[in-house]
Amino acid sequence: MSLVNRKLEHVEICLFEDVQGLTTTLLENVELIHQAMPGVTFKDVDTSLIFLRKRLSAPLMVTGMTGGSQELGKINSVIAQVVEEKGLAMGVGSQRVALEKTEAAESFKVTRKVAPNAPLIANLGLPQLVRGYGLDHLRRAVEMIEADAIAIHLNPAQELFQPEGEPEYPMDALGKLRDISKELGVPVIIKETGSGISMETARLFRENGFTYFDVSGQGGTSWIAVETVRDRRRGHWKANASEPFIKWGIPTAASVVETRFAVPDGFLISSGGIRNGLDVAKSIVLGANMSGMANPVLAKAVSGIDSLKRFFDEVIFQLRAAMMLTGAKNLVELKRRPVVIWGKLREWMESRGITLSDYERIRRGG
Ligand SMILES: CC(C)CCOP(=O)(O)OP(=O)(O)O
Ligand SMILES: [Mg+2]
Repeated sequence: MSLVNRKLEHVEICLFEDVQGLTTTLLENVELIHQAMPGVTFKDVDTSLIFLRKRLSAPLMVTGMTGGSQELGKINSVIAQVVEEKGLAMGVGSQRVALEKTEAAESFKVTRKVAPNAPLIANLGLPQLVRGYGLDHLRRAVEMIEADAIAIHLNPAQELFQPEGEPEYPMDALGKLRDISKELGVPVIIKETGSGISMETARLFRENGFTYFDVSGQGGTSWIAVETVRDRRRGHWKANASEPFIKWGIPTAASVVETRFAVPDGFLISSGGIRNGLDVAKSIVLGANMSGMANPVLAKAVSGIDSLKRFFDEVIFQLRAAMMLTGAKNLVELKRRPVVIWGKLREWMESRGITLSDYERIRRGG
Protein backbone atom coordinates (compact mmCIF):
# COMPACT_ATOMS: atom_id res chain seq x y z
CA MET A 1 0.00 0.00 0.00
CA SER A 2 1.67 3.26 -1.05
CA LEU A 3 1.73 6.15 1.38
CA VAL A 4 -0.06 8.43 -1.10
CA ASN A 5 -2.86 5.89 -1.53
CA ARG A 6 -3.25 5.69 2.24
CA LYS A 7 -3.53 9.48 2.43
CA LEU A 8 -6.20 9.49 -0.27
CA GLU A 9 -8.06 6.59 1.33
CA HIS A 10 -8.04 8.32 4.73
CA VAL A 11 -9.79 11.37 3.30
CA GLU A 12 -12.29 9.27 1.34
CA ILE A 13 -13.16 7.25 4.47
CA CYS A 14 -13.47 10.37 6.65
CA LEU A 15 -15.86 11.90 4.11
CA PHE A 16 -18.00 8.91 3.16
CA GLU A 17 -17.76 6.15 5.78
CA ASP A 18 -19.36 5.94 9.22
CA VAL A 19 -16.37 6.88 11.37
CA GLN A 20 -17.74 10.00 13.06
CA GLY A 21 -19.37 10.55 16.44
CA LEU A 22 -19.29 6.89 17.45
CA THR A 23 -18.63 8.23 20.94
CA THR A 24 -19.20 11.59 22.65
CA THR A 25 -16.81 14.33 23.78
CA LEU A 26 -18.63 14.66 27.17
CA LEU A 27 -18.87 18.39 26.47
CA GLU A 28 -22.59 17.77 26.91
CA ASN A 29 -21.75 17.44 30.63
CA VAL A 30 -20.36 20.99 30.69
CA GLU A 31 -22.97 23.72 31.22
CA LEU A 32 -22.14 27.41 30.87
CA ILE A 33 -24.17 29.68 33.12
CA HIS A 34 -26.64 32.07 31.48
CA GLN A 35 -26.43 35.65 32.80
CA ALA A 36 -29.60 37.64 32.22
CA MET A 37 -27.71 40.91 32.78
CA PRO A 38 -24.39 39.98 31.13
CA GLY A 39 -22.84 43.46 31.24
CA VAL A 40 -21.55 42.95 27.70
CA THR A 41 -22.65 44.43 24.38
CA PHE A 42 -22.36 41.91 21.54
CA LYS A 43 -20.31 44.16 19.24
CA ASP A 44 -17.70 44.61 22.01
CA VAL A 45 -17.02 40.87 22.43
CA ASP A 46 -13.33 40.29 21.65
CA THR A 47 -12.34 36.71 20.70
CA SER A 48 -8.72 37.47 19.78
CA LEU A 49 -5.60 35.90 21.33
CA ILE A 50 -1.90 35.44 20.64
CA PHE A 51 -0.80 31.99 19.40
CA LEU A 52 2.80 31.21 18.38
CA ARG A 53 3.60 34.94 18.55
CA LYS A 54 0.85 35.81 16.06
CA ARG A 55 -2.59 37.34 16.70
CA LEU A 56 -5.57 35.13 15.94
CA SER A 57 -9.06 36.58 15.47
CA ALA A 58 -10.55 33.64 17.44
CA PRO A 59 -9.29 30.70 19.53
CA LEU A 60 -9.71 28.28 16.67
CA MET A 61 -7.39 26.26 14.45
CA VAL A 62 -7.81 23.59 11.81
CA THR A 63 -5.94 20.59 13.16
CA GLY A 64 -3.70 18.57 10.86
CA MET A 65 -5.49 16.34 8.36
CA THR A 66 -3.99 15.80 4.97
CA GLY A 67 -1.53 16.29 2.11
CA GLY A 68 0.42 14.06 -0.25
CA SER A 69 -1.13 14.45 -3.71
CA GLN A 70 -2.43 17.16 -6.02
CA GLU A 71 -6.07 16.58 -4.97
CA LEU A 72 -5.13 16.66 -1.28
CA GLY A 73 -3.08 19.79 -1.95
CA LYS A 74 -6.24 21.46 -3.26
CA ILE A 75 -7.96 20.75 0.07
CA ASN A 76 -4.98 22.22 1.94
CA SER A 77 -5.05 25.27 -0.35
CA VAL A 78 -8.76 25.98 0.26
CA ILE A 79 -8.35 25.62 4.03
CA ALA A 80 -5.20 27.79 4.10
CA GLN A 81 -6.83 30.58 2.04
CA VAL A 82 -9.82 30.74 4.40
CA VAL A 83 -7.68 30.48 7.53
CA GLU A 84 -5.57 33.38 6.24
CA GLU A 85 -8.63 35.53 5.53
CA LYS A 86 -10.33 34.72 8.84
CA GLY A 87 -7.22 35.18 10.98
CA LEU A 88 -7.12 31.59 12.24
CA ALA A 89 -4.39 28.90 12.41
CA MET A 90 -3.90 25.62 10.54
CA GLY A 91 -2.02 22.37 10.83
CA VAL A 92 -1.20 20.11 7.88
CA GLY A 93 -1.46 16.31 7.78
CA SER A 94 1.53 14.08 8.37
CA GLN A 95 4.39 15.19 6.11
CA ARG A 96 6.04 11.76 6.18
CA VAL A 97 4.71 11.23 2.64
CA ALA A 98 6.54 14.38 1.47
CA LEU A 99 9.80 13.41 3.15
CA GLU A 100 9.64 10.04 1.40
CA LYS A 101 8.33 11.30 -1.97
CA THR A 102 9.60 14.82 -2.77
CA GLU A 103 6.91 15.37 -5.42
CA ALA A 104 4.33 15.25 -2.61
CA ALA A 105 5.88 18.32 -0.94
CA GLU A 106 3.96 20.79 -3.14
CA SER A 107 0.65 19.69 -1.59
CA PHE A 108 1.96 21.00 1.73
CA LYS A 109 4.01 23.99 0.47
CA VAL A 110 0.87 25.47 -1.04
CA THR A 111 -0.40 26.37 2.44
CA ARG A 112 2.34 28.94 3.11
CA LYS A 113 2.00 30.27 -0.45
CA VAL A 114 -1.67 31.13 0.06
CA ALA A 115 -1.39 31.89 3.80
CA PRO A 116 1.71 34.08 4.22
CA ASN A 117 0.70 35.29 7.71
CA ALA A 118 -1.35 32.55 9.41
CA PRO A 119 0.29 30.34 12.05
CA LEU A 120 0.98 27.04 10.26
CA ILE A 121 1.87 23.81 12.05
CA ALA A 122 3.93 21.02 10.52
CA ASN A 123 3.18 17.38 11.37
CA LEU A 124 5.06 14.10 11.79
CA GLY A 125 4.33 10.90 13.74
CA LEU A 126 6.30 9.67 16.73
CA PRO A 127 6.73 6.21 15.15
CA GLN A 128 8.97 7.81 12.52
CA LEU A 129 11.39 8.88 15.26
CA VAL A 130 11.64 5.19 16.16
CA ARG A 131 12.39 4.39 12.51
CA GLY A 132 15.33 6.67 12.02
CA TYR A 133 13.84 10.15 11.67
CA GLY A 134 15.92 12.82 13.40
CA LEU A 135 16.45 16.57 13.69
CA ASP A 136 16.99 16.89 9.94
CA HIS A 137 13.58 15.34 9.14
CA LEU A 138 11.73 17.61 11.57
CA ARG A 139 13.63 20.63 10.22
CA ARG A 140 12.65 19.71 6.64
CA ALA A 141 8.97 19.38 7.62
CA VAL A 142 9.09 22.81 9.34
CA GLU A 143 10.93 24.47 6.44
CA MET A 144 8.55 22.92 3.88
CA ILE A 145 5.73 25.21 5.06
CA GLU A 146 7.81 27.80 7.01
CA ALA A 147 5.95 26.43 10.03
CA ASP A 148 5.53 28.31 13.30
CA ALA A 149 5.48 24.98 15.18
CA ILE A 150 5.42 21.24 14.53
CA ALA A 151 2.85 18.78 15.86
CA ILE A 152 4.22 15.36 16.73
CA HIS A 153 1.25 13.03 16.57
CA LEU A 154 0.88 10.16 19.02
CA ASN A 155 -1.39 7.59 17.35
CA PRO A 156 -0.70 4.20 19.00
CA ALA A 157 -4.31 3.02 18.75
CA GLN A 158 -4.51 3.92 15.08
CA GLU A 159 -1.18 2.25 14.27
CA LEU A 160 -2.31 -0.90 16.15
CA PHE A 161 -5.34 -1.34 13.91
CA GLN A 162 -3.84 0.03 10.69
CA PRO A 163 -3.28 -2.86 8.25
CA GLU A 164 0.31 -1.71 7.61
CA GLY A 165 0.64 0.03 11.00
CA GLU A 166 3.74 0.72 13.09
CA PRO A 167 2.64 0.44 16.76
CA GLU A 168 6.12 1.32 18.04
CA TYR A 169 6.22 3.69 21.04
CA PRO A 170 9.33 2.85 23.12
CA MET A 171 10.10 5.39 25.86
CA ASP A 172 13.50 6.27 24.35
CA ALA A 173 11.63 7.92 21.46
CA LEU A 174 10.46 10.54 23.97
CA GLY A 175 14.05 11.24 24.97
CA LYS A 176 15.01 11.52 21.28
CA LEU A 177 12.14 13.98 20.70
CA ARG A 178 13.20 15.99 23.76
CA ASP A 179 16.77 16.28 22.46
CA ILE A 180 15.60 17.24 18.96
CA SER A 181 13.14 19.82 20.34
CA LYS A 182 16.05 21.67 21.99
CA GLU A 183 17.67 22.26 18.57
CA LEU A 184 14.59 22.69 16.41
CA GLY A 185 13.91 26.40 16.81
CA VAL A 186 10.09 26.15 16.82
CA PRO A 187 7.74 24.78 19.51
CA VAL A 188 6.67 21.13 19.42
CA ILE A 189 2.97 20.48 19.95
CA ILE A 190 2.20 17.04 21.40
CA LYS A 191 -0.91 15.84 19.56
CA GLU A 192 -3.12 12.78 19.87
CA THR A 193 -5.33 11.50 17.06
CA GLY A 194 -8.77 10.82 18.50
CA SER A 195 -7.97 8.83 21.65
CA GLY A 196 -7.06 11.75 23.93
CA ILE A 197 -4.13 12.67 26.20
CA SER A 198 -4.25 11.41 29.82
CA MET A 199 -2.88 13.19 32.88
CA GLU A 200 -0.07 10.60 33.05
CA THR A 201 0.98 11.27 29.45
CA ALA A 202 0.63 15.05 29.85
CA ARG A 203 2.77 14.95 33.00
CA LEU A 204 5.38 12.74 31.29
CA PHE A 205 5.76 15.19 28.39
CA ARG A 206 5.72 18.23 30.71
CA GLU A 207 8.56 16.65 32.74
CA ASN A 208 10.47 16.47 29.43
CA GLY A 209 9.94 20.17 28.75
CA PHE A 210 6.91 20.08 26.43
CA THR A 211 4.18 22.65 27.11
CA TYR A 212 1.94 22.60 24.00
CA PHE A 213 -0.77 19.90 23.84
CA ASP A 214 -3.46 19.17 21.26
CA VAL A 215 -5.56 16.63 23.16
CA SER A 216 -7.52 15.22 20.17
CA GLY A 217 -9.89 13.19 22.30
CA GLN A 218 -12.74 10.82 21.64
CA GLY A 219 -15.94 12.22 20.20
CA GLY A 220 -15.06 13.10 16.62
CA THR A 221 -13.36 10.91 14.04
CA SER A 222 -12.41 7.48 15.35
CA TRP A 223 -9.11 6.53 13.71
CA ILE A 224 -9.57 3.00 15.01
CA ALA A 225 -12.80 2.93 12.97
CA VAL A 226 -11.01 4.47 9.96
CA GLU A 227 -8.32 1.79 10.00
CA THR A 228 -10.95 -0.91 10.62
CA VAL A 229 -12.63 0.13 7.35
CA ARG A 230 -9.23 -0.25 5.63
CA ASP A 231 -8.71 -3.66 7.30
CA ARG A 232 -12.14 -4.83 6.18
CA ARG A 233 -11.49 -3.74 2.57
CA ARG A 234 -8.36 -5.89 2.59
CA GLY A 235 -9.92 -8.88 4.36
CA HIS A 236 -7.48 -8.27 7.22
CA TRP A 237 -8.31 -10.19 10.43
CA LYS A 238 -7.79 -7.04 12.54
CA ALA A 239 -11.18 -5.77 11.23
CA ASN A 240 -12.91 -8.16 13.65
CA ALA A 241 -10.43 -7.73 16.50
CA SER A 242 -11.04 -3.96 16.64
CA GLU A 243 -14.77 -4.15 17.52
CA PRO A 244 -14.34 -3.79 21.36
CA PHE A 245 -11.98 -0.85 20.79
CA ILE A 246 -14.23 1.32 18.64
CA LYS A 247 -15.13 3.28 21.78
CA TRP A 248 -11.57 3.21 23.13
CA GLY A 249 -10.01 6.43 24.38
CA ILE A 250 -10.53 9.52 26.54
CA PRO A 251 -13.48 11.81 25.69
CA THR A 252 -12.27 15.26 24.64
CA ALA A 253 -13.73 17.11 27.66
CA ALA A 254 -12.15 14.59 30.06
CA SER A 255 -8.84 14.89 28.24
CA VAL A 256 -8.91 18.71 28.51
CA VAL A 257 -9.55 18.37 32.25
CA GLU A 258 -6.81 15.76 32.72
CA THR A 259 -4.23 17.64 30.67
CA ARG A 260 -4.98 21.01 32.33
CA PHE A 261 -4.89 19.34 35.77
CA ALA A 262 -1.50 17.80 34.99
CA VAL A 263 -0.03 20.83 33.21
CA PRO A 264 -1.47 24.05 34.74
CA ASP A 265 1.05 26.14 32.77
CA GLY A 266 0.54 24.44 29.40
CA PHE A 267 -0.99 25.74 26.16
CA LEU A 268 -3.94 23.44 25.47
CA ILE A 269 -5.82 22.89 22.24
CA SER A 270 -9.19 21.18 22.75
CA SER A 271 -9.86 19.01 19.69
CA GLY A 272 -11.71 15.82 18.86
CA GLY A 273 -15.42 16.24 18.07
CA ILE A 274 -15.49 20.07 18.32
CA ARG A 275 -18.45 20.90 16.07
CA ASN A 276 -19.60 24.46 16.83
CA GLY A 277 -18.79 27.70 18.64
CA LEU A 278 -20.48 26.58 21.85
CA ASP A 279 -18.11 23.59 21.98
CA VAL A 280 -15.28 26.12 21.58
CA ALA A 281 -16.62 28.29 24.45
CA LYS A 282 -17.09 25.25 26.69
CA SER A 283 -13.53 24.13 25.92
CA ILE A 284 -12.13 27.50 27.00
CA VAL A 285 -14.17 27.56 30.22
CA LEU A 286 -13.02 23.99 30.89
CA GLY A 287 -9.39 25.10 30.70
CA ALA A 288 -8.28 24.99 27.07
CA ASN A 289 -6.57 27.98 25.43
CA MET A 290 -8.14 27.30 22.04
CA SER A 291 -10.02 24.68 20.05
CA GLY A 292 -9.19 22.63 16.98
CA MET A 293 -11.51 21.28 14.31
CA ALA A 294 -10.81 18.79 11.53
CA ASN A 295 -13.58 16.72 9.98
CA PRO A 296 -16.26 19.43 9.68
CA VAL A 297 -13.65 21.66 8.01
CA LEU A 298 -12.73 18.88 5.56
CA ALA A 299 -16.37 18.43 4.57
CA LYS A 300 -16.86 22.18 4.01
CA ALA A 301 -13.53 22.57 2.19
CA VAL A 302 -14.47 19.98 -0.42
CA SER A 303 -17.77 21.87 -0.88
CA GLY A 304 -15.76 24.98 -1.73
CA ILE A 305 -14.19 28.08 -0.30
CA ASP A 306 -17.46 29.98 0.33
CA SER A 307 -18.92 27.02 2.22
CA LEU A 308 -15.89 26.97 4.53
CA LYS A 309 -15.93 30.77 5.02
CA ARG A 310 -19.61 30.62 6.01
CA PHE A 311 -18.92 27.75 8.40
CA PHE A 312 -16.26 29.70 10.27
CA ASP A 313 -18.51 32.77 10.39
CA GLU A 314 -21.19 30.62 12.07
CA VAL A 315 -18.73 29.05 14.53
CA ILE A 316 -17.29 32.42 15.55
CA PHE A 317 -20.80 33.91 15.90
CA GLN A 318 -21.74 31.00 18.21
CA LEU A 319 -18.59 31.57 20.30
CA ARG A 320 -19.33 35.29 20.57
CA ALA A 321 -22.95 34.54 21.51
CA ALA A 322 -21.84 32.18 24.28
CA MET A 323 -19.40 34.84 25.53
CA MET A 324 -22.06 37.52 25.64
CA LEU A 325 -24.64 35.30 27.34
CA THR A 326 -22.14 34.28 30.03
CA GLY A 327 -20.95 37.86 30.54
CA ALA A 328 -17.44 37.48 29.09
CA LYS A 329 -16.18 40.29 26.88
CA ASN A 330 -12.86 38.57 26.12
CA LEU A 331 -11.18 35.17 26.46
CA VAL A 332 -9.51 35.98 29.79
CA GLU A 333 -12.95 36.66 31.27
CA LEU A 334 -14.43 33.61 29.52
CA LYS A 335 -12.02 31.17 31.16
CA ARG A 336 -12.97 32.55 34.57
CA ARG A 337 -16.72 32.22 34.09
CA PRO A 338 -18.62 29.79 36.35
CA VAL A 339 -19.43 26.36 34.98
CA VAL A 340 -21.48 23.31 35.95
CA ILE A 341 -19.77 19.97 35.39
CA TRP A 342 -22.09 17.02 35.90
CA GLY A 343 -22.96 13.54 34.64
CA LYS A 344 -20.30 11.18 33.31
CA LEU A 345 -17.64 13.90 33.13
CA ARG A 346 -18.03 14.63 36.84
CA GLU A 347 -17.87 10.90 37.63
CA TRP A 348 -14.78 10.61 35.42
CA MET A 349 -13.09 13.45 37.32
CA GLU A 350 -13.98 12.00 40.72
CA SER A 351 -12.68 8.54 39.80
CA ARG A 352 -9.45 10.18 38.58
CA GLY A 353 -9.02 12.04 41.88
CA ILE A 354 -9.70 15.48 40.42
CA THR A 355 -11.96 17.39 42.84
CA LEU A 356 -14.14 20.16 41.47
CA SER A 357 -12.59 22.67 43.88
CA ASP A 358 -9.03 21.76 42.87
CA TYR A 359 -10.04 21.96 39.24
CA GLU A 360 -11.85 25.27 39.68
CA ARG A 361 -8.64 26.85 40.99
CA ILE A 362 -6.50 25.41 38.19
CA ARG A 363 -8.84 26.15 35.25
CA ARG A 364 -9.22 29.79 36.31
CA GLY A 365 -5.45 30.12 36.14
CA GLY A 366 -4.35 29.55 39.72
C1 LIG B 1 -4.57 10.88 12.43
C2 LIG B 1 -3.79 10.28 11.31
C3 LIG B 1 -4.11 10.95 10.02
C4 LIG B 1 -2.34 10.33 11.61
C5 LIG B 1 -1.52 9.86 10.47
O1 LIG B 1 -1.82 8.53 10.05
P1 LIG B 1 -0.71 7.71 9.31
O2 LIG B 1 -0.23 6.60 10.20
O3 LIG B 1 -1.20 7.34 7.95
O4 LIG B 1 0.47 8.81 9.15
P2 LIG B 1 1.94 8.59 8.61
O5 LIG B 1 1.90 8.84 7.14
O6 LIG B 1 2.76 9.61 9.36
O7 LIG B 1 2.32 7.18 8.97
MG1 LIG C 1 1.72 6.30 10.83
